[in-house]
Amino acid sequence: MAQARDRQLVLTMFMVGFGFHNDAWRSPSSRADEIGQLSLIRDMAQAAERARLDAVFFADSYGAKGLRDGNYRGASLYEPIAVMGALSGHTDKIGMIGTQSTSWSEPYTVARQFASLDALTGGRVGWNIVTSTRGNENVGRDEMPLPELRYRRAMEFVDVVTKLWDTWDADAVVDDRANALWVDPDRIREINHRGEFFGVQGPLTIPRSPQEWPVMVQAGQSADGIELGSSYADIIYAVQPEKAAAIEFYNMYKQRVRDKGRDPERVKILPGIMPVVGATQSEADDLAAELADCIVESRARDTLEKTLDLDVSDLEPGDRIPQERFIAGANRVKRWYLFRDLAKELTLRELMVHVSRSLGHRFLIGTPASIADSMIDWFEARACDGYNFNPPSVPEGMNNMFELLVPELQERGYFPTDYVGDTFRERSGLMVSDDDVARVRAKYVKTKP
Ligand SMILES: Cc1cc2nc3c(=O)[nH]c(=O)nc-3n(C[C@H](O)[C@H](O)[C@H](O)COP(=O)(O)O)c2cc1C
Repeated sequence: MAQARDRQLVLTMFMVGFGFHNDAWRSPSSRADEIGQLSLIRDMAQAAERARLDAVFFADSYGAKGLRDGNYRGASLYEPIAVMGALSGHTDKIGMIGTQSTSWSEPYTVARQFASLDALTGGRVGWNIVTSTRGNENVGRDEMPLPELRYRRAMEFVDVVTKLWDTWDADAVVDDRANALWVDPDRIREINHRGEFFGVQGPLTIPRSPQEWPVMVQAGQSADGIELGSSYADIIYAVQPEKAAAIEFYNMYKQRVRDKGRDPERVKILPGIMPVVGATQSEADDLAAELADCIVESRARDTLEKTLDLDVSDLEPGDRIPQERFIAGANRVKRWYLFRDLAKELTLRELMVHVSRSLGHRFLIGTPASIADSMIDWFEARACDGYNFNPPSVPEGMNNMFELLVPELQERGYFPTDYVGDTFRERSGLMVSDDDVARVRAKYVKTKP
């Protein structure tokens, strides 16, 4: 085994019980009958913990529109706060990142939920901050607020939450039984926040977190999203299928973090990746082919048409999409151009598989050695600080990642073989500095307005 390197990968996993590959749940070996139950998610979290992953990640959406169309992958069958509470007693060391929306909740509620979970888990919790792109119909709103408004609210929301997490000093609980004083009232502060969206006095009802405050995660790629993430987040999730673009994004992001007076080494950029791993290349190819066969063609066509904004109803699976159907424009995202170029080489079926497989995230089909080579190549080139694994299928594709690929990364010294440190922040190099605390405290209004 190689000596552990100074800079190591941070690895998390998207907890999608259906498998991330579209329709992978149809595979005979899936545990689709247990989705929504504790047994499946517990086994996934424990497998991730045995592999020494930094954290498991629970996405969330505020609606069930995709479910009725058969788009299950993004369905939110596990509410993140509830599931993290349930898993706190079934895991010991692994971090748990849960999504909560700043558009559909209140900062005092979110601050309490994560502070309480952090206390229950001994400092293992993270918050994925999202502004939500849907869900208005379930909170009595006729329209979705525009992104600019959502992010303005999110900035103030996170500002309030971080101030609330700082309202108790670490030594506020004195447990002085002789003098009948459990908590020293002078070591708990109000924040007296009054802003555009929120009025919150504080303090919080819960003592300071064992890791100062929960880890913060953000995945926004727009200018407003990057402003929020670079101001507050410890982990940045991203969709980056190409190395050169990933390096550019990485450098830009770290500079933005530096500009905010924060330490860029303590902000980890983790693009999504789907490793389809086999002990040999042909085993990996077989697994990829088996998962591709799970795809329901009518839905894959639909997904492709929506993603590329064109009509393929007249084409056979073996046809190529004529290039003239791709009409470029200012509203086209990077992924659209990527698929347009791939369409020159791939048949309609191959392209449908490509889009369905990983939603634009990078995927690799190979042996532990070949996939580790590629992951390390990006890491060494500073295209990323680690990865968010999208498990191709559950349990098979997930177990191959943990039993074949992670040991290969450990063998080469790029990933720890055991947990070191007491909290998620310590284990993943995300410690809060004195400067970070001072920055939050500078925002307090000392007296009631
Ligand atoms: C890995 C990853 C996970 C995400 N998880 C969620 C989620 O759970 N809920 C959600 O509403 N949005 C989620 N998003 C969407 C982002 O929060 C964000 O809205 C999106 O990347 C677009 O960026 P923008 O909001 O800056 O335009 C996720 C994005 C990525 C890349």
